[in-house]
Amino acid sequence: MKTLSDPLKAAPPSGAQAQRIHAERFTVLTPDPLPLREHLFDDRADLAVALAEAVAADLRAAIARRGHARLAVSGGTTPRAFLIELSKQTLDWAHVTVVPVDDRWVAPDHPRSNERLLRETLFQGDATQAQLLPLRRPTETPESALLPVLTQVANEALPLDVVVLGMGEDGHVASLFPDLQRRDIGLQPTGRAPVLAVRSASAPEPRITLTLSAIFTAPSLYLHIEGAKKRGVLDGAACDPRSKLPIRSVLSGAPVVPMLFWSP
Ligand SMILES: O=C1O[C@H](COP(=O)(O)O)[C@@H](O)[C@H](O)[C@H]1O
Repeated sequence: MKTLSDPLKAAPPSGAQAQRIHAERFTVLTPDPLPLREHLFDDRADLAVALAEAVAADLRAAIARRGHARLAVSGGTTPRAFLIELSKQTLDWAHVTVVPVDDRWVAPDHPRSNERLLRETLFQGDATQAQLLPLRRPTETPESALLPVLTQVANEALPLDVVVLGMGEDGHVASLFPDLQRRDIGLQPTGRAPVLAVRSASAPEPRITLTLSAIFTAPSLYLHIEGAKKRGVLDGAACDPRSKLPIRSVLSGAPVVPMLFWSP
Protein backbone atom coordinates (compact mmCIF):
# COMPACT_ATOMS: atom_id res chain seq x y z
CA MET A 1 0.00 0.00 0.00
CA LYS A 2 1.49 3.33 -1.01
CA THR A 3 0.65 6.69 0.50
CA LEU A 4 0.79 9.28 -2.25
CA SER A 5 0.54 12.40 -0.17
CA ASP A 6 -0.31 13.41 3.34
CA PRO A 7 -3.18 15.91 3.44
CA LEU A 8 -2.38 16.56 7.11
CA LYS A 9 0.81 18.24 5.92
CA ALA A 10 -0.85 19.98 2.98
CA ALA A 11 -3.98 21.26 4.76
CA PRO A 12 -4.12 20.50 8.46
CA PRO A 13 -7.65 20.30 9.88
CA SER A 14 -8.38 23.06 12.35
CA GLY A 15 -9.79 23.33 15.86
CA ALA A 16 -11.80 20.46 17.30
CA GLN A 17 -11.40 18.47 14.08
CA ALA A 18 -7.61 18.48 14.44
CA GLN A 19 -7.89 16.75 17.80
CA ARG A 20 -10.32 14.14 16.55
CA ILE A 21 -8.76 13.00 13.30
CA HIS A 22 -5.96 10.59 14.01
CA ALA A 23 -4.80 10.65 10.43
CA GLU A 24 -6.14 11.55 7.04
CA ARG A 25 -4.36 10.37 3.95
CA PHE A 26 -4.73 9.60 0.29
CA THR A 27 -3.73 6.03 -0.49
CA VAL A 28 -3.26 3.93 -3.58
CA LEU A 29 -3.89 0.30 -2.81
CA THR A 30 -1.52 -1.77 -4.96
CA PRO A 31 -1.06 -3.56 -7.29
CA ASP A 32 -4.08 -1.85 -8.88
CA PRO A 33 -4.50 1.88 -8.82
CA LEU A 34 -7.42 1.82 -6.38
CA PRO A 35 -7.43 5.19 -4.69
CA LEU A 36 -8.92 5.66 -1.24
CA ARG A 37 -9.20 8.75 0.91
CA GLU A 38 -8.68 7.49 4.44
CA HIS A 39 -9.91 9.07 7.66
CA LEU A 40 -8.49 7.10 10.56
CA PHE A 41 -9.68 7.51 14.15
CA ASP A 42 -8.56 6.13 17.50
CA ASP A 43 -12.07 6.31 18.85
CA ARG A 44 -15.35 5.09 17.35
CA ALA A 45 -17.39 7.86 19.01
CA ASP A 46 -15.14 10.47 17.42
CA LEU A 47 -15.49 8.75 14.06
CA ALA A 48 -19.31 8.86 14.39
CA VAL A 49 -19.27 12.63 14.97
CA ALA A 50 -16.83 13.35 12.14
CA LEU A 51 -18.71 11.15 9.67
CA ALA A 52 -22.01 12.79 10.64
CA GLU A 53 -20.49 16.23 10.08
CA ALA A 54 -19.09 15.22 6.69
CA VAL A 55 -22.39 13.70 5.52
CA ALA A 56 -24.39 16.69 6.81
CA ALA A 57 -22.11 19.03 4.85
CA ASP A 58 -22.76 17.04 1.67
CA LEU A 59 -26.53 17.10 2.29
CA ARG A 60 -26.50 20.87 2.84
CA ALA A 61 -24.53 21.32 -0.39
CA ALA A 62 -27.03 19.17 -2.34
CA ILE A 63 -29.99 21.12 -0.92
CA ALA A 64 -28.30 24.40 -1.83
CA ARG A 65 -27.62 23.09 -5.36
CA ARG A 66 -31.01 21.65 -6.28
CA GLY A 67 -33.36 22.06 -3.33
CA HIS A 68 -33.30 18.43 -2.19
CA ALA A 69 -30.83 15.81 -0.95
CA ARG A 70 -30.94 12.02 -1.25
CA LEU A 71 -29.05 9.87 1.23
CA ALA A 72 -28.59 6.09 1.34
CA VAL A 73 -27.31 4.56 4.58
CA SER A 74 -26.32 1.07 5.65
CA GLY A 75 -27.84 -1.01 8.41
CA GLY A 76 -26.44 -3.69 10.69
CA THR A 77 -24.64 -2.82 13.90
CA THR A 78 -21.87 -0.43 12.87
CA PRO A 79 -23.81 2.73 11.95
CA ARG A 80 -25.89 3.20 15.15
CA ALA A 81 -23.72 5.93 16.77
CA PHE A 82 -23.15 7.67 13.42
CA LEU A 83 -26.91 7.78 12.69
CA ILE A 84 -27.63 9.26 16.13
CA GLU A 85 -24.99 11.94 15.54
CA LEU A 86 -26.39 12.63 12.08
CA SER A 87 -29.87 13.20 13.54
CA LYS A 88 -28.41 16.05 15.64
CA GLN A 89 -27.00 17.91 12.65
CA THR A 90 -28.60 21.23 11.76
CA LEU A 91 -29.92 21.10 8.22
CA ASP A 92 -33.14 21.41 6.27
CA TRP A 93 -34.34 17.90 7.01
CA ALA A 94 -37.71 18.47 5.30
CA HIS A 95 -35.78 18.41 2.02
CA VAL A 96 -33.91 15.16 2.63
CA THR A 97 -34.95 11.70 1.43
CA VAL A 98 -33.38 8.74 3.22
CA VAL A 99 -33.28 5.21 1.84
CA PRO A 100 -31.58 2.18 3.43
CA VAL A 101 -28.97 0.63 1.12
CA ASP A 102 -30.54 -2.72 1.95
CA ASP A 103 -33.00 -4.40 4.25
CA ARG A 104 -33.85 -7.79 5.65
CA TRP A 105 -37.30 -9.11 4.69
CA VAL A 106 -38.61 -8.98 8.25
CA ALA A 107 -41.33 -6.88 9.90
CA PRO A 108 -40.34 -3.23 10.42
CA ASP A 109 -40.39 -3.73 14.21
CA HIS A 110 -38.15 -6.83 14.04
CA PRO A 111 -34.78 -6.42 15.85
CA ARG A 112 -32.94 -7.22 12.57
CA SER A 113 -34.83 -4.65 10.51
CA ASN A 114 -32.62 -1.92 9.04
CA GLU A 115 -35.73 0.26 8.72
CA ARG A 116 -36.24 -0.08 12.47
CA LEU A 117 -32.61 0.94 13.07
CA LEU A 118 -33.18 4.08 11.02
CA ARG A 119 -36.39 4.99 12.85
CA GLU A 120 -34.73 4.45 16.25
CA THR A 121 -31.58 6.44 15.50
CA LEU A 122 -31.77 8.90 12.59
CA PHE A 123 -35.46 9.75 12.72
CA GLN A 124 -35.31 11.74 15.94
CA GLY A 125 -35.80 15.46 16.65
CA ASP A 126 -35.73 17.70 13.57
CA ALA A 127 -34.64 14.78 11.42
CA THR A 128 -38.16 13.30 11.69
CA GLN A 129 -39.03 15.83 8.96
CA ALA A 130 -37.00 13.82 6.45
CA GLN A 131 -38.75 11.39 4.10
CA LEU A 132 -37.98 7.74 4.74
CA LEU A 133 -38.22 5.52 1.69
CA PRO A 134 -38.34 1.95 3.08
CA LEU A 135 -37.20 -0.89 0.82
CA ARG A 136 -39.35 -3.47 2.54
CA ARG A 137 -43.03 -3.95 1.73
CA PRO A 138 -45.63 -6.08 3.58
CA THR A 139 -45.47 -8.93 1.07
CA GLU A 140 -44.25 -12.41 1.82
CA THR A 141 -41.20 -12.24 -0.44
CA PRO A 142 -38.95 -9.46 -1.77
CA GLU A 143 -39.40 -10.84 -5.29
CA SER A 144 -43.14 -10.09 -5.23
CA ALA A 145 -42.53 -6.45 -4.22
CA LEU A 146 -39.56 -5.85 -6.48
CA LEU A 147 -41.29 -3.91 -9.25
CA PRO A 148 -43.02 -1.29 -7.03
CA VAL A 149 -39.89 -0.86 -4.90
CA LEU A 150 -37.71 -0.54 -7.96
CA THR A 151 -40.05 2.05 -9.49
CA GLN A 152 -40.19 4.11 -6.31
CA VAL A 153 -36.43 4.03 -5.82
CA ALA A 154 -35.83 5.03 -9.44
CA ASN A 155 -38.32 7.90 -9.21
CA GLU A 156 -37.73 9.19 -5.69
CA ALA A 157 -34.23 8.20 -4.59
CA LEU A 158 -32.03 8.37 -7.69
CA PRO A 159 -29.65 9.88 -8.39
CA LEU A 160 -28.32 9.73 -4.85
CA ASP A 161 -26.20 12.50 -3.35
CA VAL A 162 -24.53 10.58 -0.55
CA VAL A 163 -24.06 6.87 0.25
CA VAL A 164 -22.61 5.45 3.46
CA LEU A 165 -21.65 1.81 2.97
CA GLY A 166 -20.79 -0.60 5.75
CA MET A 167 -19.08 -3.94 5.14
CA GLY A 168 -19.45 -7.38 6.70
CA GLU A 169 -16.46 -9.45 7.74
CA ASP A 170 -17.10 -11.61 4.67
CA GLY A 171 -16.61 -8.58 2.39
CA HIS A 172 -20.29 -8.01 1.65
CA VAL A 173 -21.68 -4.52 1.18
CA ALA A 174 -25.39 -3.66 1.41
CA SER A 175 -26.91 -7.14 0.81
CA LEU A 176 -24.48 -7.92 -2.00
CA PHE A 177 -22.92 -11.08 -0.58
CA PRO A 178 -19.92 -13.05 -1.92
CA ASP A 179 -22.32 -15.83 -3.05
CA LEU A 180 -24.56 -13.39 -4.94
CA GLN A 181 -26.36 -15.21 -7.78
CA ARG A 182 -26.98 -12.17 -9.95
CA ARG A 183 -23.55 -10.57 -9.93
CA ASP A 184 -24.40 -9.39 -13.46
CA ILE A 185 -27.06 -7.14 -11.90
CA GLY A 186 -25.82 -6.40 -8.38
CA LEU A 187 -22.15 -5.68 -8.98
CA GLN A 188 -22.14 -3.93 -12.36
CA PRO A 189 -21.16 -0.29 -11.95
CA THR A 190 -23.73 1.14 -14.35
CA GLY A 191 -26.75 0.37 -16.44
CA ARG A 192 -28.46 -2.25 -14.29
CA ALA A 193 -31.68 -2.27 -12.24
CA PRO A 194 -31.24 -0.20 -9.06
CA VAL A 195 -32.78 -2.81 -6.75
CA LEU A 196 -32.31 -6.56 -6.39
CA ALA A 197 -33.96 -9.31 -4.33
CA VAL A 198 -31.34 -11.52 -2.70
CA ARG A 199 -31.18 -14.96 -1.11
CA SER A 200 -27.84 -15.86 0.44
CA ALA A 201 -26.54 -18.79 2.48
CA SER A 202 -24.87 -16.17 4.70
CA ALA A 203 -28.13 -14.40 5.56
CA PRO A 204 -30.89 -15.93 7.69
CA GLU A 205 -33.65 -14.10 5.82
CA PRO A 206 -34.35 -12.93 2.26
CA ARG A 207 -33.02 -9.47 1.47
CA ILE A 208 -33.60 -6.51 -0.77
CA THR A 209 -30.71 -4.31 -1.77
CA LEU A 210 -29.61 -1.38 -3.86
CA THR A 211 -27.22 -2.46 -6.60
CA LEU A 212 -23.88 -0.83 -7.38
CA SER A 213 -25.55 0.82 -10.39
CA ALA A 214 -27.72 2.74 -7.88
CA ILE A 215 -25.03 3.25 -5.24
CA PHE A 216 -22.58 4.65 -7.79
CA THR A 217 -24.98 7.46 -8.76
CA ALA A 218 -23.78 9.32 -5.63
CA PRO A 219 -20.92 11.81 -5.93
CA SER A 220 -20.07 11.19 -2.24
CA LEU A 221 -19.32 7.59 -1.29
CA TYR A 222 -18.29 6.79 2.30
CA LEU A 223 -17.07 3.44 3.59
CA HIS A 224 -17.74 3.13 7.32
CA ILE A 225 -15.65 0.23 8.56
CA GLU A 226 -14.62 -0.57 12.13
CA GLY A 227 -12.27 -3.17 13.58
CA ALA A 228 -8.96 -4.77 12.59
CA LYS A 229 -10.55 -7.85 11.05
CA LYS A 230 -12.64 -5.83 8.58
CA ARG A 231 -9.63 -3.67 7.78
CA GLY A 232 -7.73 -6.83 6.83
CA VAL A 233 -10.60 -7.94 4.57
CA LEU A 234 -10.72 -4.52 2.92
CA ASP A 235 -6.98 -4.36 2.28
CA GLY A 236 -6.89 -7.96 1.10
CA ALA A 237 -9.65 -7.36 -1.44
CA ALA A 238 -8.10 -4.08 -2.54
CA CYS A 239 -4.72 -5.64 -3.20
CA ASP A 240 -5.97 -8.75 -5.00
CA PRO A 241 -7.17 -8.15 -8.57
CA ARG A 242 -8.63 -11.68 -8.57
CA SER A 243 -10.78 -11.02 -5.52
CA LYS A 244 -14.47 -11.73 -6.09
CA LEU A 245 -15.57 -10.01 -2.89
CA PRO A 246 -18.27 -7.37 -3.38
CA ILE A 247 -16.11 -4.78 -1.56
CA ARG A 248 -13.54 -5.30 -4.34
CA SER A 249 -16.23 -4.37 -6.90
CA VAL A 250 -16.88 -1.18 -4.94
CA LEU A 251 -13.21 -0.21 -4.81
CA SER A 252 -12.49 -1.06 -8.43
CA GLY A 253 -15.73 0.24 -9.95
CA ALA A 254 -16.59 3.39 -8.04
CA PRO A 255 -16.61 6.44 -10.30
CA VAL A 256 -15.45 8.61 -7.36
CA VAL A 257 -12.68 8.11 -4.81
CA PRO A 258 -14.33 6.41 -1.80
CA MET A 259 -13.78 7.99 1.60
CA LEU A 260 -12.92 5.40 4.23
CA PHE A 261 -13.82 6.22 7.85
CA TRP A 262 -12.08 3.59 9.95
CA SER A 263 -11.46 3.01 13.63
CA PRO A 264 -10.03 -0.05 15.45
O1 LIG B 1 -26.27 -7.33 6.79
C1 LIG B 1 -25.75 -6.25 6.82
O2 LIG B 1 -24.42 -6.18 7.09
C2 LIG B 1 -23.62 -5.06 6.75
C3 LIG B 1 -22.53 -4.99 7.81
O3 LIG B 1 -23.16 -4.97 9.08
P1 LIG B 1 -22.39 -4.83 10.47
O4 LIG B 1 -23.37 -5.33 11.49
O5 LIG B 1 -21.16 -5.69 10.39
O6 LIG B 1 -22.07 -3.39 10.64
C4 LIG B 1 -24.40 -3.77 6.64
O7 LIG B 1 -23.61 -2.77 6.06
C5 LIG B 1 -25.70 -4.01 5.87
O8 LIG B 1 -26.41 -2.80 5.70
C6 LIG B 1 -26.50 -5.00 6.65
O9 LIG B 1 -27.80 -5.21 6.14
